[in-house]
Amino acid sequence: MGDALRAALTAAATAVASPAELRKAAAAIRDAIEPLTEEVRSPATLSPLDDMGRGIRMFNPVVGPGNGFALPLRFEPDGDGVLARATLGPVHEGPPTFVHGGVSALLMDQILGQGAIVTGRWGMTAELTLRYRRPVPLHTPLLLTSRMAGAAGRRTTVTGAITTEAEPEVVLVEAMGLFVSPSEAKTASYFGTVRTASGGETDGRLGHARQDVDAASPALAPGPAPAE
Ligand SMILES: CCCCCCCCCCCCCCCC(=O)SCCNC(=O)CCNC(=O)[C@H](O)C(C)(C)COP(=O)(O)OP(=O)(O)OC[C@H]1O[C@@H](n2cnc3c(N)ncnc32)[C@H](O)[C@@H]1OP(=O)(O)O
Repeated sequence: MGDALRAALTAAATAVASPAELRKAAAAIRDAIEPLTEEVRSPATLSPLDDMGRGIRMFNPVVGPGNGFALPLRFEPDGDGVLARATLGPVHEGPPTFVHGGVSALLMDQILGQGAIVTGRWGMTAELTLRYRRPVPLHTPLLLTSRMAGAAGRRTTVTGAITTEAEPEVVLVEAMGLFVSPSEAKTASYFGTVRTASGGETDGRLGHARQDVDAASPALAPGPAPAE
């Protein structure tokens, strides 16, 4: 389904078609999704395809295979950090032929967070700083990298970059993220009502979740909660 959605978004952004052809395609899409809207999960219920413990979020907009906007990004170990390879297309366009700056920020937020997770730490984004040094080209194999730069208490600082695969020494975007592991009280207030698809409680503290980061796994596998 995610692949079909990605194909639909790309087709919509690139098709040279008459209004009649577009209306026909739109009607077919509406007909196809209509049965899927009859019974839907509540916002605080995880998808049955999600597995927080293994870091699988099927509809995450960066790493979720089921999300039509997601590439989806896949992470690989890179020394003590993480890297991802990506080639962006017309649905990610900002200035003609270049990546939208907000899309670069979205991707870096996720990979910087993953750079914390692979060290056994995790947190919510408290700060995200990007320096756009050169435009990021579409249709070009890119490298996204991240590595933990510092940790103190519940705070983890991670730095990263976007380059092309062809010229990894030329930094297009520099990024820095501060990830703060929420206090127990905040975790309970934010996520206390979240339930698994079968109605079970999730491990809101995430402290027991398994760190599971390899080429096959998506993101968000939280490591043990850092000490106060
Ligand atoms: C189902 C079960 C659960 C699921 C679990 C979800 C898992 C995770 C999924 C990840 C998904 C990834 C996807 C991308 C990552 C997002 O998209 S996360 C979403 C975007 N980010 C947010 O919404 C965060 C909003 N901010 C907040 O809620 C709160 O400010 C925070 C970040 C949780 C911190 O709150 P807190 O726990 O009360 O922390 P607090 O005691 O205020 O501060 C702790 C320390 O951090 C420092 N700090 C806090 N905020 C800042 C800041 N903005 N700047 C500088 N320092 C700061 C404080 O100064 C303090 O330092 P020390 O005094 O210890 O030296």
